[in-house]
Amino acid sequence: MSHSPTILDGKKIADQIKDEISEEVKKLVASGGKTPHLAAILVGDDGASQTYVSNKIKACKRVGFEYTLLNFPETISESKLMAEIERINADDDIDGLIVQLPLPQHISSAEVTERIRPDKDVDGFTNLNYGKITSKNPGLMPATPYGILELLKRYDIEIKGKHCVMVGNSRTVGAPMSIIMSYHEYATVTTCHIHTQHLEKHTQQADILIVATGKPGLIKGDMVKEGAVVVDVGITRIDTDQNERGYYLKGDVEFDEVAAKASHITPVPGGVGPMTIASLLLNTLKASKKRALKRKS
Ligand SMILES: NC(=O)C1=CN([C@@H]2O[C@H](COP(=O)(O)OP(=O)(O)OC[C@H]3O[C@@H](n4cnc5c(N)ncnc54)[C@H](OP(=O)(O)O)[C@@H]3O)[C@@H](O)[C@H]2O)C=CC1
Ligand SMILES: Nc1nc(=O)c2c([nH]1)NC[C@@H]1CN(c3ccc(C(=O)N[C@@H](CCC(=O)O)C(=O)O)cc3)C=[N+]21
Repeated sequence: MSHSPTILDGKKIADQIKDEISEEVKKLVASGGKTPHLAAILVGDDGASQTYVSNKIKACKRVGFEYTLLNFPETISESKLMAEIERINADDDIDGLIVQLPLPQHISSAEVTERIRPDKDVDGFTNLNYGKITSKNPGLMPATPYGILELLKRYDIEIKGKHCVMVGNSRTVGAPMSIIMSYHEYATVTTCHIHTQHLEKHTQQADILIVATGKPGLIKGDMVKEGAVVVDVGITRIDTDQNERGYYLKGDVEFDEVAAKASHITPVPGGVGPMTIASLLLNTLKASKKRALKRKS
């Protein structure tokens, strides 16, 4: 039986969150507070990375944050990049720093990420913030998982006691998402990854199915239970000569087939992507307020 699911409109919810942040920034500044300031480092000229970073900068403008974009050539050395991070770490005006991933082969993403001051780590990628996920007083939460959770909450989707199946186990998305869903939200969680056998046996059990693999169209209609809530994190550019841009975007979920069974589903684009950016702004606001308090004390 085919029916229309509720579309989890990440673009719309992200716009609401941005409006809320704008209001707060206005009040903050009117009361003599400091304007939050985000810095972004982009290495190289990968088209998708440029788009994501420019979306982040646009979002900063929209909410009234200050921003600094540093774009370095592909050939920058690791030590030079580290020195730039140290410089931003020490810059008292800057509240948040993101280093867009992936980085070129000759640079260690793990070491670069770890060099960011944890109180400016608005991606939530450092070991300290990662560890604090399972703390009663979390630090800066990883942006994509935090954005997904906020999206589910704003659509009043019940998580407690539900079976959540996470497909993907990356450090930035899948692994922290699994932890948050079980530790904070009391879902019963199954994490699937490249070594999972009979993936469909697991996905078919999901009340909430979250997919972050970067494998376009991996999840087909017959892998999903009737009435499931489906969140598609994947975003891959597929070449085409059918449009001006020369590519279209495809998620990890075969949308039409899965939408015919799901109760709720995120689109690509317009789903998780904008929520990641909204979380980044929320983290930057939080970091900025915390730094302001520290300065006073
Ligand atoms: N919308 C947004 O805001 C964001 C979107 N993304 C997108 O989400 C996707 C995933 O990103 P990310 O987590 O960084 O990617 P990674 O490549 O780091 O991780 C992918 C994960 O999926 C697993 N995997 C790969 N293929 C399969 C398969 N066939 N079956 C089961 N598991 C599989 C991998 O296993 P193994 O570890 O063994 O390789 C790994 O755990 C990408 O398309 C990315 O562009 C990412 C971040 C934010
Ligand atoms: N340090 C770091 N932090 C990240 O948060 C980070 C990263 N590195 N590397 C790559 C992934 C990917 N990611 C996205 C952000 C926005 C959209 C986004 O805005 N998507 C739009 C469409 C974008 C388009 O048109 O291509 C949408 O889904 O509607 C997508 C993906 C953040 N990531």
